[in-house]
Amino acid sequence: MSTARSTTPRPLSDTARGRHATFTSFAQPGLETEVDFVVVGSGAGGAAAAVVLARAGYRVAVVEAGPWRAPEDYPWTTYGTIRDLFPDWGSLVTQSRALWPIVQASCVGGSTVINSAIVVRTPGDVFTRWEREYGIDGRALEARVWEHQDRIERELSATVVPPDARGLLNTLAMDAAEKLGWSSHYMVRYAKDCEGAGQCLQGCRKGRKQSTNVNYIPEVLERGGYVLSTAPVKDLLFDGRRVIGVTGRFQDPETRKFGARFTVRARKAVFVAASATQTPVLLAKSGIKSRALGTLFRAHPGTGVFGVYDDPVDQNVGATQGWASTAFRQDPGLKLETLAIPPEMVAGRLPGGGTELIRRFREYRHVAMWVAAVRAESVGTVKPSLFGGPVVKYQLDEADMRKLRKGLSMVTRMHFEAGAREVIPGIFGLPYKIGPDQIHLIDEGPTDPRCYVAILSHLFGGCPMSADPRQGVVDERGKVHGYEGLYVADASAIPTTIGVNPQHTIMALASVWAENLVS
Ligand SMILES: Cc1cc2nc3c(=O)[nH]c(=O)nc-3n(C[C@H](O)[C@H](O)[C@H](O)COP(=O)(O)OP(=O)(O)OC[C@H]3O[C@@H](n4cnc5c(N)ncnc54)[C@H](O)[C@@H]3O)c2cc1C
Repeated sequence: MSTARSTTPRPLSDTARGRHATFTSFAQPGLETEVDFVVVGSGAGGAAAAVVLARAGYRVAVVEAGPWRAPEDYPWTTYGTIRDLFPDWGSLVTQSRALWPIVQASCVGGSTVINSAIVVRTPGDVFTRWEREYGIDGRALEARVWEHQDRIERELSATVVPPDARGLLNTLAMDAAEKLGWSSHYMVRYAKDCEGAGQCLQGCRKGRKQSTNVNYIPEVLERGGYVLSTAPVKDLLFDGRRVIGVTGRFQDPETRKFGARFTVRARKAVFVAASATQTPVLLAKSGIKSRALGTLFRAHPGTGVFGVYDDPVDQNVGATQGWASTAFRQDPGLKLETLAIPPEMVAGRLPGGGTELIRRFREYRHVAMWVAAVRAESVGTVKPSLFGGPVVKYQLDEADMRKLRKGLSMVTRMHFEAGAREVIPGIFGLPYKIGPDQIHLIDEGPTDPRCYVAILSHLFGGCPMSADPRQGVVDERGKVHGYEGLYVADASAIPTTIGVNPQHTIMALASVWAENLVS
């Protein structure tokens, strides 16, 4: 049975391979080492910071909680992905009236391994807002973020989904948007020669998606750095108010039991990039004092509807996500996208059981899912639970729920424009299927979050950036207020939602903050 083993992917030189330490057995000896910089987490933020530091000639250790899997070793199934590449079987949900799943990965490459690799530049108004509300020098940051985004686009092969990989899921959406006169586009993604295998969310077994485990993290090793995988950091190490390293114990990726201790000391600084849910918790558990810690947690919650077409759509043939519209980012505050979910997840979204479910599932080849993600203004908190994991309290307010409802009504309209016979709205209280003359049922639908099966995958805040230490955990250099040698370089530092997919922004911000320490 394939389980969560930790391997070192090929191709890597033998010396680089020797600098990857991972759980091997409960009898393995402890590990102690010293480097210039420690980076906690190897996802979008951590990998981007680590490679900038390594290219400047520093010795960097990337310490990652999850296992390192090569693309050809990714699990085939959604179940396997959740078991092997997600933290705690993907069990983190919002603590609110609605228990919405918070989707993240825990493996070398972080959530970039299971995401759709969509690339969107940080819109200029985001920096203006950070300047106005958080005292950041927005103009200076904007120029540097865009400069790094140029570089990252080149290095990670940011390209428009090629025509052969679009599939009907995406071309139907483009046709519908054109008919409605809505501005939209085929997506740009970090993918080299995408074949449209429809497997982004399980990890691209073809190795086409440019997640950070196949580029920046191997580069850090080749440049003389270290990677510790299956190595969850438990505590930061201090010398007074200076952070001087990290410690924890290797974890068996199968049993999740802990083994030998590791301690990695940092001569210069520690960057924490463990994600918007984990970084605030690690800082809090390590004793960092900040009244803003765990505050301003935000997200772009999203969900979708299925259009049912007479002819097969085969939504898993073609890019998982290949079409989008950002025309409604400001008003009402939405992003519309296509999203092919695997058959097992489609089955989970269809109400009913037994023969009724089988009957409904027979239409699988004929359904296409289009989604709306809300640029939400609602705010929540992330705090450590008694057992050490994150507790996320977050719920969309009435205004944001109306935006979500509006988005679902808009993608429903698109489906009918594209020729769908019916739409499955998936909203509690509405009929299983609606026709073109029933879109008003969605417009008038409930605003109770419990009536919607939404998820959170774009996360922000928890260690927000602000010039004011009472409002933010980090300053505009990513440095934790009141401490030396401690930086945050992930989504947790972003104080607002941005209304577009966040990976490009996170990578560029992390790069800017790493670059500050090398120049
Ligand atoms: C299904 C899905 C699809 C998405 N699609 C897109 C998309 O197409 N485009 C886009 O821009 N964004 C997308 N996103 C969002 C994007 O992937 C995230 O915003 C981004 O990866 C977050 O970067 P990060 O560095 O904050 O965290 P992550 O990338 O999640 O990395 C955090 C890493 O830190 C590790 N870690 C946590 N705790 C510890 C610890 N104590 N010690 C050591 N390591 C630790 C984790 O295991 C993880 O590997 C998607 C997300 C999901 C879940």
